[in-house]
Amino acid sequence: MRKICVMELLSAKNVRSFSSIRNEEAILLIDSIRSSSFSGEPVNFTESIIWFTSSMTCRSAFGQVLKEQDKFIKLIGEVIRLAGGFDVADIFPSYKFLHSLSKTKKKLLDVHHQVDSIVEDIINERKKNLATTHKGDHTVGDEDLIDVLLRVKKDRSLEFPITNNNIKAIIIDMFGAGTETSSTTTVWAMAEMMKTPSVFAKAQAEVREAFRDNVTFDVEELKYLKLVVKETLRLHPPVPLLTLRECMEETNLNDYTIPLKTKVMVNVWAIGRDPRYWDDAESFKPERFEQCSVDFNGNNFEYLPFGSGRRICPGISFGLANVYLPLAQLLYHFDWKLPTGMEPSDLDLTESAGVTSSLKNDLYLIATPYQP
Ligand code: HEM
Repeated sequence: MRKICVMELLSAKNVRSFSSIRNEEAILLIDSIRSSSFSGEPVNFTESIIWFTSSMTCRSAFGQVLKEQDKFIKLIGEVIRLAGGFDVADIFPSYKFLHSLSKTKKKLLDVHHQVDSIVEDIINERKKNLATTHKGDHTVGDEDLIDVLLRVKKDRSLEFPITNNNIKAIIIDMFGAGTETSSTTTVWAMAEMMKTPSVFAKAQAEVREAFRDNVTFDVEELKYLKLVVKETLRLHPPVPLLTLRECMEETNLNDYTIPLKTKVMVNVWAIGRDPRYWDDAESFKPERFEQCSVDFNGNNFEYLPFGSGRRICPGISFGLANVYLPLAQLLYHFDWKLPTGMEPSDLDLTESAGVTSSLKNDLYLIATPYQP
């Protein structure tokens, strides 16, 4: 399954092929912020970004604006919220009975059921369309997630044939894994820039200079903005604890014996702030990456926002594209201020608890449209 996701869905080619959807969604984002900005009241930046990322993922998955898109996005958000908190029974597996007592689990099952039936309808509708219009032979790379999965499902040479249930699980997993991580990163980047106005000014100047004469955005040119995102991921990795690993052999570490099959959690949040590897570790300084080859490919163990090894995130390109573009567009099209009376030092950067670590309180900012 992982191979299918990496090769078929999240390849650089597919990520590029989603760029027109990304641009359309960015225009909708700007229009919506522009109309809210006329009142002069702060806009809910967090909500706008969550909407952008969810719509982007939704359209990449289903290739169209879903009839029930609003309902679907809300339900998926609910699944993530309900599944996101630490479950005592996950950490102490012998307390499995806690699961059955949990009201959250019942609610989760109910929401899951609703999501399931929406996705089931989409799959059936798509199958019907493919059968009647003979669109079965799409060009690879021009397909959305459902097309790809239905094509792969037909492949009889697969070691493990995929079922409709697998397709539904992949779609729901992709949403869970891809949506909140990207929106969380975008919101943290903006919050950190508002807290450090010199960084904000430098990033905005770069964007405005790069696109002075252009109508289209090529975010590849934005070297400083990329450093801002890199630094954001150091201080605020959206997945602070990597997927559980299991010890494949007994190991000795700092005089502790780690037995075979021990479950190990890697805390990338703590590693990213460890003063043994980072100077002035708690400060937001994108420049630290200027002359430094540390990257998110999973080989630099002091910096692992996308994990490492065989479970490394397969959505790095897709995720980063969904962070760079809205940030660049929003820095270009608006001037941003904190709500009246608030100083950068008043900005509360408390993190939420849960599987992903987002800014606890929604970020509210005043946007003023920019006239070049
Ligand atoms: C800024 C954005 C993102 C960040 C920071 C991020 C981070 C991560 C991390 C830390 C892991 C665990 C890796 C490990 O344990 O070694 C992970 C796994 C995963 N991510 Fe992402 N992710 C992002 C975006 C995305 C996107 C956009 C998608 C897909 C649309 C995605 C799909 C996945 C999947 C499917 C896994 C599970 C891989 C496996 O278990 O083999 N991610 N991600």
